[in-house]
Amino acid sequence: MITFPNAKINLGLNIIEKRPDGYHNLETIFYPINLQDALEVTRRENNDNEYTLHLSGSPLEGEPEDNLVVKAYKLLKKDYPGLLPVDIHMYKHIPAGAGLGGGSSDAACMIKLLNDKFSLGLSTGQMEEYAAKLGADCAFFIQNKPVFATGIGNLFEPVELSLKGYHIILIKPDIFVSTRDAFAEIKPVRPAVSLKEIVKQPIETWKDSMKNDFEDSVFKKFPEIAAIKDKLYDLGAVYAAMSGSGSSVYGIFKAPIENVEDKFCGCFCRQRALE
Ligand SMILES: C[C@@](CO)(OP(=O)(O)O)[C@H](O)COP(=O)(O)OP(=O)(O)OC[C@H]1O[C@@H](n2ccc(N)nc2=O)[C@H](O)[C@@H]1O
Ligand SMILES: Nc1ncnc2c1ncn2[C@@H]1O[C@H](COP(=O)(O)OP(=O)(O)O)[C@@H](O)[C@H]1O
Repeated sequence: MITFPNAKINLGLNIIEKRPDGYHNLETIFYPINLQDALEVTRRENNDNEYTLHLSGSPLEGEPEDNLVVKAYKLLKKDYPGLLPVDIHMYKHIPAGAGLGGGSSDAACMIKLLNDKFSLGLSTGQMEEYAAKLGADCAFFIQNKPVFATGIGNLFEPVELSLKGYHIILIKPDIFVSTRDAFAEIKPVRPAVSLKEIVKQPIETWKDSMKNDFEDSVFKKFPEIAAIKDKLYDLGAVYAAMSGSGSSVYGIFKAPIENVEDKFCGCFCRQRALE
C-alpha cells in the first residue's frame, strides 16, 4: 500500500500566549500544497524485526527510531498488538525543518495507511487523536483540508478558502531553523484582528494585514531568508511569507514564473499549481 504525504504552508501565524506547559497558543491557517513524499508499507516476509525503515531521496538525520513514521507505527502497535511486522519505504522530497510539516504529514499518513492496511477500524477523530500525540500540527494532515487552527495548532475549524488558479513558488535555503528555538525568541501577543477575518479579505490585501510572527526574529538572525521574501515580491508575488517557523518561504502568484530555479540558485526551489 502506497501513499503520498503532502506538505502544508501557513497563511499567517499569530503566537498569542505562552501556556503553563511551555507550549504556545497560536492561530494560523494550514493550507495543503502538492509537494509530496512517498510512503509505502509492505508486510515483512520474515518476522525477525517489527519494522525496517528504508529511506531514500533527500537525506534525513537521526536513527530510524527518531523518524515520525516509526513513532506512528509504535504508537499504534501499543494499542493494536495485532499489527504485523512491516517494511516501511519512504522517499523524502519535502525538505525537513522547513516549516512545511513534512515529518508531521508522514506520521499522519502512516496512521491512515496502517488503519487501512490492517483494518483497524479507527475513525477520523481517533486517528486525529493518535496524530496529535506525535506533533502539534500532525492531526491537520489526517483530513488535510484548509483549516483555521488554534490551541497549540491542534484545534481546527474548516475555512472557506480556495487558492485554485494561483501558483506557488517554494524556496528553502540551506538553513535549519529549530521550531523550539524559534518559539523561544517570541513575545506572544493577541492580534487586534483575527486571521479568521483577514483570510476572508481579497488576497491582494493580505500583504498588509497577514503576518507570520516568527518572521521578525528569524529574519533578524538570517537576513538571507528575508531577502528571499523580498525577491518573491520583486518577481510579482501577490502574497509572500515564511511558512511556520521557517526556513522555507513561499510566494503566491497569478501566473507561473519561467526559469524560476535559475533565480534561486543554491536553494531548494519548486513551483506548483495550487488546488
Ligand atoms: C508552529 C508550527 C506552525 O506550523 O511550526 P512548523 O513546524 O510548521 O514550523 C507547528 O504547529 C509546530 O508543530 P510541530 O513541528 O509538530 O511541533 P512539535 O514538534 O509538537 O513542537 C516542537 C517544539 O516547538 C514548541 N512549540 C510547538 C508548538 C506550539 N504550539 N508551541 C510551542 O511552543 C515546543 O517547544 C515544542 O517542543
Ligand atoms: N519522516 C520525517 N520527515 C522529516 N523530518 C522528520 C521525520 N521524522 C522525524 N523528523 C524530524 O522532525 C524535524 C522536523 O520535521 P518537519 O515536520 O519536516 O519540519 P517542520 O516542523 O519544520 O515542518 C526534523 O528535525 C527531523 O529530524
